[in-house]
Amino acid sequence: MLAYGAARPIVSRSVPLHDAAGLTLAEDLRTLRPVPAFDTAAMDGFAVSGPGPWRIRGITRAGTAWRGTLGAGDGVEISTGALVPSGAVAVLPKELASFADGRVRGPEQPEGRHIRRTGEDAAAGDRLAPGGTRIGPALIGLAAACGHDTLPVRPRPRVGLLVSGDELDLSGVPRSGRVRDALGPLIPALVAEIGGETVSSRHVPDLPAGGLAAAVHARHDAEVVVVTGSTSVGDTDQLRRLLADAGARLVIDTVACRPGHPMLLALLRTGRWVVGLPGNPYAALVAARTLLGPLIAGLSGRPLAPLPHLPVRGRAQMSPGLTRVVPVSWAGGEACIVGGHGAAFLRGAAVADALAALPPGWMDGDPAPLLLQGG
Ligand SMILES: Nc1nc2c(c(=O)[nH]1)N[C@H]1C(S)=C(S)[C@@H](COP(=O)(O)OP(=O)(O)OC[C@H]3O[C@@H](n4cnc5c(N)ncnc54)[C@H](O)[C@@H]3O)O[C@H]1N2
Ligand code: MOO
Repeated sequence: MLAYGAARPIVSRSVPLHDAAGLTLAEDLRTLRPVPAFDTAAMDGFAVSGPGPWRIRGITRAGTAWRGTLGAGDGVEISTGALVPSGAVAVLPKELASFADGRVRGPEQPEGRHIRRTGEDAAAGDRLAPGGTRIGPALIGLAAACGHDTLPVRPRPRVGLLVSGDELDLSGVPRSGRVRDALGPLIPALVAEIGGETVSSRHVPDLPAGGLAAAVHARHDAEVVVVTGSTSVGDTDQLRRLLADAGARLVIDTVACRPGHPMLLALLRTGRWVVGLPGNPYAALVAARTLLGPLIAGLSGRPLAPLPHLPVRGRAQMSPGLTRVVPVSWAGGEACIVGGHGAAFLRGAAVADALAALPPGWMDGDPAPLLLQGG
């Protein structure tokens, strides 16, 4: 919540519909015309006026208009989506009609049957979606149907990633005593999932000292710099020190949860955000979902998604006063804790549907809020 509330939405711009998927609507979407824009046939058949049988006066297809007016006993053959001619009171579906002697017969249809009336879904100017909505396929289709070619959007917040640690091997099986970098690949995938975009990624060794400070202060075409590792109190953990030296404002300085407690959020004097994620991979994932996620939502101008609460079953090691975050999978109306969630181990999270934030004092079967993965 703190990270969300601290962020100001980034400046909006207009993009073509085909570039808008996944972005956030910056203003309310309103329809430029009534929906539907004209009285429309909802069935293939005959638009008819008065009681039958009906004399067929012509044919009207979707996209073309039959310009005449129907009087009682008149009809036109009509296709789904075509403009219903004036004077027509209903559409008789083809399956119910029989045709002989230039006349159509069929059961009488109540007035308005199978006609979608002008503006029955929305009047011109109606708000169809509020600013802050995440733009999905349906919203893009709706915008097009209402006559829009572009949408006002907040672009994806940009992230510059700095992966710190001398011990990291960046590919393959790590050599003896070394650790394979898991976060260089993990964080961009997660950033994309939560609505951001990783525009650069760099490995920064701990030595020479000062390298991380230089990397944090380097020019980034990004609103957010994410640093992994270096958040703790070891000799090589430089992040807190360099932020203090830079006069950065610490908005979040550790969180009362396990794992992930050393996470931090700071605002540099330049206005750029720095997010510190612990080096342990599962701890980093927890911190990214709970802190980076809300920050990206705030920068995007999106409301925070409400968290579903479900009873959670299983065993977790609780510590007094601390929230424990565990991976869970669905089991009917409950969530079940998935094993393999030590701070450095991603096995549980890799197959889980959500992360559950077990509040202090949680016991097997108590409800907890869930952070969905993959959404
Ligand atoms: N004296 C204390 N020591 C530690 C504390 C503490 O409170 N007092 N907290 C522990 C906790 S909890 C965590 S989490 C870690 C956080 O450490 P850092 O953020 O400073 O990260 P590092 O020390 O660089 O690394 C920790 C651990 O993670 C491995 N790591 C780092 N980066 C990656 C990566 N990209 N991919 C895979 N693994 C990575 C690293 O090798 C270490 O094993 O501090 C504890 N210590
Ligand atoms: O809390 Mo640390 O973040 O356990 O791994």
